[in-house]
Amino acid sequence: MRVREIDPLRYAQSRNYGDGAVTRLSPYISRGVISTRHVYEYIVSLEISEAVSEKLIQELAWRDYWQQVWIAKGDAIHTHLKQAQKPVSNFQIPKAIVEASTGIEVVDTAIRELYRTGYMHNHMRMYVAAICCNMAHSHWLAPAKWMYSHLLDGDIASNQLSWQWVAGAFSNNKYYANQENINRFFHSDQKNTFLDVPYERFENMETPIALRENISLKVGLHLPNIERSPALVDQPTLVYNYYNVNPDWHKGESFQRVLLLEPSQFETYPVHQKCIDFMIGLSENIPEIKVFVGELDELLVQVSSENIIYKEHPLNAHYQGFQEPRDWLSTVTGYYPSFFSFWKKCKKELMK
Ligand SMILES: Cc1cc2nc3c(=O)[nH]c(=O)nc-3n(C[C@H](O)[C@H](O)[C@H](O)COP(=O)(O)OP(=O)(O)OC[C@H]3O[C@@H](n4cnc5c(N)ncnc54)[C@H](O)[C@@H]3O)c2cc1C
Repeated sequence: MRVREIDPLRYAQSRNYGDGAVTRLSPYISRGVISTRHVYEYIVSLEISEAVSEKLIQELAWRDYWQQVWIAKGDAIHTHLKQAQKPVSNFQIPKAIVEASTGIEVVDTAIRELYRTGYMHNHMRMYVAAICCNMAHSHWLAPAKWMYSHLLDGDIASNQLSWQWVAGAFSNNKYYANQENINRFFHSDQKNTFLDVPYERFENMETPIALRENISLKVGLHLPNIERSPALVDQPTLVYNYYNVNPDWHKGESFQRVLLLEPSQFETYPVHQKCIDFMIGLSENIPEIKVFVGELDELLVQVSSENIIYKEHPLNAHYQGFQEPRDWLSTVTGYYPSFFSFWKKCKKELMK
């Protein structure tokens, strides 16, 4: 399993590089297969020095941080949390981003790779977000939805809050990267692009010609039509969903197991077929799981709420039944206005 392949030392030295030793665990964490706590416990079991393990543990804390912000702020995360993004010229997405034709070679390659594999490196996500929001002046929400729809690790909190962070809507400054930075971290040597400028030029720069055309997001989603409405029994039932396909949840215990895919959720947060296929593939590790495509109300026609058991998650706020907690990295909860105030508290508990 991937967890045993992680190398905290190489991670700390190279995570910002396109070919760095990143873990690629996020698709499994986002789909609830493993928790940040599980990864943390593995790192602790390596008995390496804290100086070596801290970077990776800190990154795991970022995920918990965004989740805690989501829990605390609820739907407010879909608007700016600190200040409005400025300037905004459109609520679409640059055509050149969607078509992978920005002219920044490694960015275009990474977008094509995102379409093919459903993964994009963190630093590249920041470059793409900076191009959309801070150069093309697209409001962050539409391009965030575009990226989410392609990521196997799509996670509303990590996604939308990171986009806000880059756009200066959940941070004090916008994030910019120039060609020199991209060349350094992605081993390219491009020159004379619209990003080949000193940093002081960015603030008042006109939108480059390559980014002036914008388009609306289109996602053609097909939920599985197998077992759309399987016959269910009114008995204790574990309800799985897009954010929880954990094969170890009550493993070996006798429960009816249902993967609930609510069309309304995917209309609000559309994803591409490869993301559905990935999640369905993961769910196949859960013996006798039944896929139920429908709303919770339709499930409740067959299984009474007293028999429903589910895991806590902001997208499950409308669920009825018995809610079980998620595994967290630490016991630190609640809203912290900055990651580092949150991390300071986590660190006391995690790095003793
Ligand atoms: C614009 C933008 C959009 C993003 N959208 C998503 C998203 O939809 N889903 C998602 O899971 N992550 C998102 N991230 C965060 C981050 O890019 C990914 O978690 C990371 O790239 C996943 O790859 P990895 O597992 O190889 O990460 P590693 O670098 O190996 O990190 C290990 C784990 O730490 C956590 N982590 C690392 N960096 C971050 C971060 N910046 N924020 C939150 N958690 C982090 C993840 O759980 C990750 O699996 C986004 C970041 C940006 C800048």
